[in-house]
This record gives sequence, structure tokens and C-alpha cells, in this order.
Amino acid sequence: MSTTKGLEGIVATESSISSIIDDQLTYAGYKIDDLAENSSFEEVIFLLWNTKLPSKEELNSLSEDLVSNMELSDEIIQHLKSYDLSKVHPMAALRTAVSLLGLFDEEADVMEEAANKRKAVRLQAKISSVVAAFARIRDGKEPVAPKKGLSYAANFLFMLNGEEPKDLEVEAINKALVLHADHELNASTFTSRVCVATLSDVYSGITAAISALKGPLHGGANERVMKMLTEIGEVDNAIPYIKEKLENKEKIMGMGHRVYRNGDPRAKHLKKMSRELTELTGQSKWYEMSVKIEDYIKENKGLPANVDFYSASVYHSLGIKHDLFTPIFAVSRVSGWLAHILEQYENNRLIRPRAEYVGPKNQEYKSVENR
Ligand SMILES: CC(=O)SCCNC(=O)CCNC(=O)[C@H](O)C(C)(C)COP(=O)(O)OP(=O)(O)OC[C@H]1O[C@@H](n2cnc3c(N)ncnc32)[C@H](O)[C@@H]1OP(=O)(O)O
Ligand SMILES: O=C([O-])CC(=O)C(=O)O
Repeated sequence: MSTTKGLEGIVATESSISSIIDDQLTYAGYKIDDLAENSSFEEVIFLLWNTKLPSKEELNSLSEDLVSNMELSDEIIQHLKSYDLSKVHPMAALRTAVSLLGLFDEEADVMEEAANKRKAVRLQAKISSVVAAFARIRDGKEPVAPKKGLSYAANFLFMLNGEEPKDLEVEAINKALVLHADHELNASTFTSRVCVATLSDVYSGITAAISALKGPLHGGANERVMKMLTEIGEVDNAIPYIKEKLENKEKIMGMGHRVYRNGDPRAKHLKKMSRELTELTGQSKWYEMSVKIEDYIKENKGLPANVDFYSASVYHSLGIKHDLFTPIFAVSRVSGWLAHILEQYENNRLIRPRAEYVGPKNQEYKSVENR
């Protein structure tokens, strides 16, 4: 048997949801550039779940379904109020809350396709409400119910801030949601597929995926990018700071990618948004600092900025608390996880690779008294 550390380059499944070929990302064959510029997040959700773009009626129907499922039940709100949210990371709270949503869903263990699709809508709808409710309750405020007629992106900001967002803010969040929605067999998506391939339920698959996204080598990197920028403080400190990190063999968050070698096609969209939003809010230094870091790492390590890098300064410019960055990633990526879970169920086989045993052999057992 031979092994490939981190399963690099191993093709583990077939999928029709998204592809990365020659550093180009597509969702069901549509270029990410076209989707980022033109589509709503709701359209992308439909696309990922059905591998086709929705008609007007289909889009309206999904959009209405999502908003009408956003409101959280008292059980979930009471749960969020039952512990000190200032002491937990929102990703840990989200992981638990999503698992709890499963407890209160009577269809949680119904494995029929139609029931799984209904659960997909409920989960996609409620995940944004959980993140918003967490943030408000932590700040001593009451959760805000969703508003009919607002888009998914607008409703998220509305539930988070308690006031109708500006068009520019909605546009930025919508684009970020579109850009983060799916990414082939990334770690959290693979996790969700492994989980449901045992014929476990949708809520278990999403809870497992959130757990994987939380890590700093995956979705958790965006929060750490902002921590790094904050530590750097001023543009002139950026390169000395990065040089020291590299000398200490530390990784630079938001840089590098397992699949992209020459560049992440999503980064340019986030970079543009970062420039525009930081200029608008009079905080261009975050953008300028980021560009210096990106150029330095590219030149000296040959590594590209990934999706987490410029999303940090984008979310910061929108006034979003830094520990909510990864939960927002989850709000988007849940659309992809759900698509992969539905695809896995459609043509399932247990996922069970092998390990090459390298431990001791031929050991002689001795009773505990004789060890
Ligand atoms: C949404 C997402 O999940 S995007 C990724 C988010 N994660 C991050 O931004 C965290 C920082 N980046 C990383 O840790 C990595 O680049 C990963 C995890 C994304 C990809 O990792 P892998 O493909 O396994 O690459 P690996 O970690 O083996 O690195 C290969 C080499 O590049 C170096 N390298 C990779 N990324 C970085 C980085 N961000 N900073 C400095 N060096 C790096 C490694 O130190 C290693 O060097 P070596 O061969 O001299 O030991
Ligand atoms: O694909 C990966 O390895 C990481 C990921 O989720 C992304 O880049 O969106």
C-alpha cells in the first residue's frame, strides 16, 4: 500500500456540483466570475442543488421558502440565551445550534429525497438566523425576525443589525456568499459526505462540516487574517512582520491553497471589494497592508492569496465582528454542503479508505502487574 499525505491529488468521488480545472472554478459549469458579477445567492443555491439555473418562478419560490423558514423557534432562542455567549466561539455555538435544530425537526431522520430537500431549505434558511441571533444575544439585544421581501443577503444583515442594510452592503454580502458557496471536495465538504455516506442524517452531516470548517487551516483562516492585520497595525510594519513570521516557520493566514497554484479566482473579486469598501470607510490601510503581504508572499514563497485573505478586510469594513467571519463562511458554504449531501445520498456507497499500518508488530501481551 502507498499513502499520499493529506490525500493530495486523490480523486475520491465524481460530482456535478463544482469543478476546479486549470485554476478556474465553475458551479455546475457556470464560471465563478459570471456568477459573482451577476447572480443572487438564492440563484446559486438553486444552481448547486439542481445543477441548473432557476426560472423566475423557481427562483421566487425558493426565495420565499427561505425567508419563511428563517424564523427561529423559542427552543433555539432559549438555548442561545441559556449560556454565556461571550465565553464561546460562535463557530462552536453554531455547531451546537445546528445539531439542536435537528433535535426539533420531526423529519430529521426521514431519509426520503423530498424530506431531505425540505430539510435543506430549513437548514439554509435558519443558519443565517442562528449566526445573527448569536451575535445579538451576545451583545445583550433581542434577536430580530426576518423580513418578507428582503433577499437572503439583506435579511442576514437585517437580522444581524436590526435595521435595513444599504444596497452596497447587501451587494457585498451577496457577492461574498456567492463566492464561498461551493468548492469541490474541500475538507468540510468531504467531511459532510463521509458522514452521510454512513446513511446518517442531513443535520449530522452539516454539524460535522461546520466542525471541519472551524479549523484555522480551512474556514477559520479569515478571522485570523484580520487578527494578523490588526497586529501589524500600520502599512509600513507589514513586511517586517511577515518576514519574522516566516523566519519562525509560521504560516501566513489566507495564503496558500491545496489546489490553486497560480491564484484563487475568487480572490480578485474580494480584493476589488476590499479596495472599494476600505476606501469608502476611510480605512484603506487594511487593503494596502493586504496587497503588500500578498505581493511579498507571492514573490518569496510562490503562494497565492486564497478566498479567506481579502474577505477579512471586506467583512471588517462592513462593521462585522471578527469572530463572525467564519460563521458567515458557513452561512454560504452550507449551500454547497447540502448539495453534496443530496448528491451523496443519490448514489451512495460507504466511504472507507485504508490506512497503512506503521506501528509496532508482534508484541507480546503481559498482564498489567508484569508491565
Ligand atoms: C477556505 C480555505 O480553506 S482556503 C485555505 C485557508 N487556510 C489558510 O489560509 C491557512 C494558511 N495556509 C495553509 O496552511 C496551507 O497553504 C493550506 C492548508 C491552505 C494548504 O496546505 P497544503 O497544500 O497541505 O500545503 P502545506 O501546508 O503542505 O505547505 C507546503 C509548503 O508551503 C508552505 N506554506 C503553505 N502555506 C503557507 C502559508 N500560508 N504561509 C507560509 N508557508 C506556507 C509550507 O510551510 C510548506 O513549506 P515546506 O515545504 O517548506 O515545509
Ligand atoms: O478547497 C479547499 O481546499 C478549501 C476551500 O474550501 C476553499 O478554498 O473554498
